[in-house]
Amino acid sequence: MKHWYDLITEAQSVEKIEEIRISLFGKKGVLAAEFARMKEASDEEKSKIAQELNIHKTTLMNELVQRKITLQTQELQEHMKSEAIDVTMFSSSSESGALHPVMQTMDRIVEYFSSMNFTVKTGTMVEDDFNNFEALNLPKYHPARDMQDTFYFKDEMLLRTHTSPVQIRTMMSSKPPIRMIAPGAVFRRDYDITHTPMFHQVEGLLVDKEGAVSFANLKFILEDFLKYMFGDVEVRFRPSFFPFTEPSAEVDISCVFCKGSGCRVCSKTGWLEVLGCGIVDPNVFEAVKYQNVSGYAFGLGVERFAMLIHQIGDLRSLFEGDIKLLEQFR
Ligand SMILES: Cc1ccc(OCc2nc(C(=O)N[C@H]3CCS(=O)(=O)C3)cs2)cc1
Repeated sequence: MKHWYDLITEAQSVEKIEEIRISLFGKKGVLAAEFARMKEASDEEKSKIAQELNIHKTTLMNELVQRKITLQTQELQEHMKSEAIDVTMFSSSSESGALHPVMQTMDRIVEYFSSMNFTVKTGTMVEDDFNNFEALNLPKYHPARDMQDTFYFKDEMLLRTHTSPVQIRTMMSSKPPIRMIAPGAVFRRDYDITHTPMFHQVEGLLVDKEGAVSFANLKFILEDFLKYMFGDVEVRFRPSFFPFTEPSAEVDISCVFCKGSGCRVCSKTGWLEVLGCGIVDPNVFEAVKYQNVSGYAFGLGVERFAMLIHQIGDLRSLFEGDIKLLEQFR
């Protein structure tokens, strides 16, 4: 029997222990054979042998169990060690996220006007006819209201076509003076290389006492803003028309690509139109029941700024989620 104890002590795996267990305790095992052999012995021999065999049986079983537990513990420790992860290991591959270039541009625009003490206001994307059109001196049947430009729901609710309703709602709910910008998503039924059904705008509005706000104030802040956004560019104001401002102007910067000598991007003019502005039309103040006030307003498309700053040719590429393109703006 001695060599069986050695076999158990020397066993190096749980499988080996299992083999020994079957050899010892199986139906055709060593102990079964010994008990069978005992039958041929004399009576007084039998009880002695039986006693011995039972002691061996119990001891061998205990040895097997102990050795199996030791081996299982070792195997588990080795397994844990092989799977251990060194959490302190430096990983250079962790990719960090980044803001979309349009949002980076919007943040930069908001930063400028916040630094000039303009309050940032936001509003709902679903708007009504009054706040989106009527109050902005856009009477019924004005072309801008047409279905080809505006997404309508039923009962004259619509997706706002600009962020102007935020300024209207602000004037309806607070007294002058007002210094605010309204950044946000706007929606127009339009889709080509420079227009998408949804895009982002930042509009600004400054309202103060009658005579306190002049076109000169507007020129200063827009020139300062555009130099902040595009660096050392020339700024040009061209007379224009918008129903909600009078006088109105469209504002150009010297082409950021050809520095004004003329190229494909600026259609050889040397100038790029970037925003519109003007002195708020009295009809707008009438709609919100403001009296004895004056003010200026401006509006810009954020995607247009992002395309000029990041030199992106096709606006649609900004909305395709192409990681190869977006990765460049990390
Ligand atoms: C109460 C109120 C009064 C006046 C306002 O005037 C906002 C203005 N927007 C523009 C303008 O040119 N906007 C365009 C720029 C590019 S765009 O995103 O296509 C729209 C000129 S003045 C707004 C609110």
